[in-house]
Amino acid sequence: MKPLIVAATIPEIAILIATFNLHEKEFIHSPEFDILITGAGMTATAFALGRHLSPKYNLVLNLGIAGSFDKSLPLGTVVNITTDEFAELGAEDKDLFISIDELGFGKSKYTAYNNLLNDHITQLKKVDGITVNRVSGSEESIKAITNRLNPKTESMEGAAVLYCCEQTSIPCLQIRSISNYVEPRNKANWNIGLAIKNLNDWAIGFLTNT
Ligand SMILES: O=C(O)c1cccc(C(=O)CC[C@H]2O[C@@H](n3cnc4c(=O)[nH]cnc43)[C@H](O)[C@@H]2O)c1
Repeated sequence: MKPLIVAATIPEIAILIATFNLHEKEFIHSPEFDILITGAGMTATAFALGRHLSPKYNLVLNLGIAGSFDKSLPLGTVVNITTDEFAELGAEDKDLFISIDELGFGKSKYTAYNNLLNDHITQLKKVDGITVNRVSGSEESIKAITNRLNPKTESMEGAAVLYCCEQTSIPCLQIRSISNYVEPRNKANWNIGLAIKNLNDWAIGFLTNT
């Protein structure tokens, strides 16, 4: 039994891959853990996990960067996203949004179930996230999603990972580092380098228990 580390893109975990002297590719075997690079977005993530998830894994560790709705969270903060929601799954009724739950044919919100209590995890702030196909980037859409779901973070994969883990009853942990605030798009304000550095430092500490 070993963990499966899941990330959308190689750059997000390149420091970790180099630290363990592994070679960058889509699926990496190592004695202590395996690594799956899914590609960005829910569809790519669900497809890749559908191919690779199996009972040989005792934990899925989803690593990545994320946007934060909360501007009091400094860029580079590493957070534990314990619940995640498919924010766009449902129907529009003029100005109203009807969730898949309210429509009666699905579930939009998932929890990252695990029984891990080690210091690396407990030191992290626990937050509720949403998962989207389109990065929120207008005052109007940000206000609407904040009023409806009041999320702390936004990514493009999280809820898909939690969904796959619930379907297969495999414990799950979603750890992301804040690269940007969710605001009208301005990539100059993002700090992807800091977020990736802090994310990888956390992950290396967790995997080596140092
Ligand atoms: O431009 C780069 O150097 C670079 C390096 C590594 C990764 C990226 C990405 O753009 C990763 C995309 C990934 O990031 C997540 N993300 C980050 N911020 C947000 C957001 O505000 N809303 C939604 N998703 C966000 C997302 O999970 C993407 O898969 C670039």
